[in-house]
Amino acid sequence: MAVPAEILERIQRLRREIDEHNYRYYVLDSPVISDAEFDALMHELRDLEARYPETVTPDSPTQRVGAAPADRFRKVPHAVPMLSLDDAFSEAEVREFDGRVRRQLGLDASPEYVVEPKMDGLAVELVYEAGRFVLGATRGDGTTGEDVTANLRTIRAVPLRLRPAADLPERLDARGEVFMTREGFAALNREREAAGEPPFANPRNAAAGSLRQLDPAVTAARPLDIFFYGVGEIRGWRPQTHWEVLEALRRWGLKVNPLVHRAQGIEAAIRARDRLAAQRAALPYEIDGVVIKVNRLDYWERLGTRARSPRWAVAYKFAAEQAVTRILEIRLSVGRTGAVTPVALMEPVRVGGVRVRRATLHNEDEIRRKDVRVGDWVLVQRAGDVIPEVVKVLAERRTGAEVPFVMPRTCPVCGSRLVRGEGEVVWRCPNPECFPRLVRRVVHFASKGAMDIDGLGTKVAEQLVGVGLIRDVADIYSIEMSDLLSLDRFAERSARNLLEAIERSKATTLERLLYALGIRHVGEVGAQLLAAHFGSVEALMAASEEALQEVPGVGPEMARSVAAWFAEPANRRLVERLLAAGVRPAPPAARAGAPLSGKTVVFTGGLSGLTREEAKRRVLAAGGRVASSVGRGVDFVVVGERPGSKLEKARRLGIRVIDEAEFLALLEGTED
Ligand SMILES: NC(=O)c1ccc[n+]([C@@H]2O[C@H](COP(=O)([O-])OP(=O)(O)OC[C@H]3O[C@@H](n4cnc5c(N)ncnc54)[C@H](O)[C@@H]3O)[C@@H](O)[C@H]2O)c1
Ligand SMILES: [Zn+2]
Repeated sequence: MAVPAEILERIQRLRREIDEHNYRYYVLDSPVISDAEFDALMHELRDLEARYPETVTPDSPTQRVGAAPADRFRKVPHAVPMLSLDDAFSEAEVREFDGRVRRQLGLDASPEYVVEPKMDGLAVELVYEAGRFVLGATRGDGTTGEDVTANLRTIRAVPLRLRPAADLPERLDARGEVFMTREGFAALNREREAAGEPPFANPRNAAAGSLRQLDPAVTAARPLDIFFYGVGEIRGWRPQTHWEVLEALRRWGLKVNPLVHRAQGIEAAIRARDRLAAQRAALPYEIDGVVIKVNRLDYWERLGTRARSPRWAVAYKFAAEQAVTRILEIRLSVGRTGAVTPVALMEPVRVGGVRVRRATLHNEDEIRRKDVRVGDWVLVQRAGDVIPEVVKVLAERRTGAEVPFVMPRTCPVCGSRLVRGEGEVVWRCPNPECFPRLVRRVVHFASKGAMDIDGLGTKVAEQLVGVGLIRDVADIYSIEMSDLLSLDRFAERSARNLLEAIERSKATTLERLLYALGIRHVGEVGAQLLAAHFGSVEALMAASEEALQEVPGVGPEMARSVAAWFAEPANRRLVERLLAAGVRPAPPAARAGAPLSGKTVVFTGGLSGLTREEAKRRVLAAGGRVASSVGRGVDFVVVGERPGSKLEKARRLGIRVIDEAEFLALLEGTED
């Protein structure tokens, strides 16, 4: 299959760009894009190469490590190549890694692993001959590094002589990561800013920039540290396991991270990673994940390496707090104070460990300043529990089809003209009832007698409306886990409970749905009368005001209100969206067999065990109807304390009269 020209062009362009960024990152220590943006480019290239394998060349960045050494340093070949690591971002991917290892080795059980913090710094190799430090180099492009011996000597944690030991190898290529503590990084940047120098973007770049200096005196003044995590070539010693290597390094005086762990099988390794993740924020240095390595070295040999990475290890990375995705739509939300906030709806993307599809754009000025357009590729960020935000637009990925955003002048909820105070950045809906009315509508919709969505009370409704997740009640059915997790009220569990309650509410009854819509003059009883008479939303939608008036028990006011409500196109659309979302209102007849199926009940007098509202609800739930007056067609009159004239009338008409206990028994279905 021939590769389309535009694909080939895109691949070549991606390679050029990635090479340039690698150069800036590894050689100049001064990246111009974030890691998330860089990873997105690599991802795209990897996907294209996977689809068109014939385009893969050995010099593609997907096949290589780092970047060639800078000319200002003497070049040092590595006896054993220094590779990169494969990434995994989920437990599933880590288990796949384990699966591949087991398959290749023909193992029945998951092998022993070593789990190590993945230091975010730069990789170096230090050559010790007869215990003396003789040569140190950066990773470079994996086969050739840069000579930074003099600079490494200035790091206090680097021993110039190993501790004497009987098993000291003749030659040891010790590998480790040079890093800077958070504190050291902050102090260095303070100094630089005071001196008018540009600050480093992060501790990783600061460490790399500090080590890769021509003048070792500069390096000496920088707070660098090192942890060792492995070896290249060794002469005169044959370890059996990686763990043995780590212990030996430590014994010989090379710093090994004390948080390294052995784990029996991949599940134990995943648990060790979770424990480290919990400690992460409290560590004095930055880690960007863990490295999981097969422990037995004979397995390493059998597993071997790929061009860029070994098959015996995987970097299980922590979720990145930034990601790249595309804006599909810009929507407005109305908050409690009437403030109108633009929100970006995006192609879903994982950020900070959760799926994100909405990000705040703050206000009109921010959109203009960042020049955010619909269709743009953007960098989004989600740090901790804060609402995701759009950091910037990737203008170089524009095609010309992007649509600039025009701030609407009317409220998306109530249609009022928006206002903006002198010197203010925020547009507001001036209608003081706008937000509270929508919240009340949502709460009513979710209430017990209506759709009965447990957990959707006033507080939650205010929050969902406030962030623009709900602009009408049909929006309730498109809420996703990720939407809830980005709000501060929700933990995984409460989010799951609410989503389950929303899902359950779809299987409802016609009368509940009608009542939930909040049509004026349509209470529970009215809804029940309409449901019984029409049997479906469609029939009700098609009914004329006259037809409505003919329904027994429906007065002219209710008829008018219902007809007017369904005449409104926005309301019809709302109902259609609810049905399309999967709301299934069962007609009353579908519940034949329920204890009060087809029966009409009238209440008179006060009940002792439950309120009148509850009693009505239970009748509806049992398939019955509640009427407000005694007449033909009424099956039972429930008599409580101090009954009114209804009792007399019932007796006169020969309608069955029951007390509260009998009523309850009837509901239970234990009496007919
Ligand atoms: N922003 C940019 O322009 C830009 C450019 C290039 C690369 N990058 C970033 O650099 C990263 C890729 O770099 P990489 O190829 O070095 O891969 P990597 O950092 O993902 O993994 C390999 C490296 O992990 C390090 N490491 C730390 N602890 C270790 C341990 N205990 N055992 C073994 N190794 C350990 C070693 O230095 C090793 O070389 C990505 O996060 C990418 O976003 C960014
Ligand atoms: Zn409004």
